[in-house]
Amino acid sequence: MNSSQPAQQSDQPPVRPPVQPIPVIVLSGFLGSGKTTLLNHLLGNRGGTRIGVVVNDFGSIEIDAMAVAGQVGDSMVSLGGGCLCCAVDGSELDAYLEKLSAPVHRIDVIVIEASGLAEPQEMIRMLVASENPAIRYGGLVQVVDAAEFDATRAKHPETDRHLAVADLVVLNKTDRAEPAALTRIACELAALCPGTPVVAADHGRIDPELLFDRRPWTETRGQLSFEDLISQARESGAGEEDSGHEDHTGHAHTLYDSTEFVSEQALNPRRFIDFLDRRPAGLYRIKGYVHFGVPGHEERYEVHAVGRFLRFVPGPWGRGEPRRSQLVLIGAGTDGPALLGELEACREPAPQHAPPESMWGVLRYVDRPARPADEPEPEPHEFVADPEEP
Ligand SMILES: Nc1nc2c(ncn2[C@@H]2O[C@H](COP(=O)(O)OP(=O)(O)OP(=O)(O)O)[C@@H](O)[C@H]2O)c(=O)[nH]1
Repeated sequence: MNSSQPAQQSDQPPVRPPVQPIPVIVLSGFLGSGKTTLLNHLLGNRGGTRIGVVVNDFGSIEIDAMAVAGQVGDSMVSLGGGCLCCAVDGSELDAYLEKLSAPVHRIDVIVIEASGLAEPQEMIRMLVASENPAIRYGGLVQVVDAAEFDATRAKHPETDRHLAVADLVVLNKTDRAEPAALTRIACELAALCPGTPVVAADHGRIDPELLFDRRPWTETRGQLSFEDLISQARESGAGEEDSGHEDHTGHAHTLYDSTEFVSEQALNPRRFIDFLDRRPAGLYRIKGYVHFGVPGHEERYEVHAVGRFLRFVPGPWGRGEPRRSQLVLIGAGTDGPALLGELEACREPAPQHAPPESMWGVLRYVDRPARPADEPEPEPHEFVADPEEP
């Protein structure tokens, strides 16, 4: 990508939203724990979200079910509705991430299914150190086989190390374990990865919203608007079905509560970080925008949390966009009014007097600034319609 290219000459330059790096989520877990099953579930329930997938082989991905649209090239497959899938070994990962993150594909999120024997720390290190400005590390999801938990830990002590760096743990195969065993495992997980949310599932059926924002099927391009986030949260919170394209049988939507918070006033960065640091383990996902209004930091801060993983992405406000904070909080068993009360307490009536160092806590979680909307595009065809789009 070359951001120093001159802008294309045009009388009426199109208004473009800021381009944000694509989150890359690592899906890890011991052999047979259910990673591919979970990935298939995500692919089948992604709404209009465009998912880039990196797997070790295509064997177990339900490519047929996804209606393959055609080969994109090399070992990449374009799946109907906007998924891309590629099969790689470790050494090729960088190259494939570069391909998947090419603007022409308009991918919203990339999921890497790590091999059952992979060290997720290595992958995280590689992603964090990546010089590809189009991607950012988006968190580690560790899949645990409830039926094999003890045996796996006994044979593979490294499992504990993997759990310690997880942002979200999926306790899978709950259908194969007794309730008492599940309770004991949940306690052991709480000790192994304190504060990390643990989501119970069978056949990997978790709410995809825990990992990424699901676009409505009708939306095929552009950035996800906050209205979309709100409407998606409403859909999942109310357990309503989407447009009929998806089979929601057995989905976990109804298990999750969603809480919306809007503030016309700025939020105090220290109090907000304190709120995030203390967020309950059942609060799996937070997304939205925050206005801090601290001198020198008046940008819009997109906030993105998956489990314990937290990222802020600063970017410009849209023209005429009101300076306000808007958040959607999704969790299980969370106390909505209490969360709202805590967020109310983060309001800051005089942000202009806040010292710049009050932003340090936030800046710890900033990867890199988003490219401003008025900077030249890296590629001329970024928003060209996809001929494969239905
Ligand atoms: N009973 C039960 N079986 C499951 C569940 N999840 C996955 N399985 C089965 O477990 C087996 C392994 O699942 P995969 O999704 O292939 O596991 P994986 O982690 O991708 O496996 P590797 O790629 O070998 O590491 C398959 O036969 C799945 O159908 C579950 O929740 N309950």
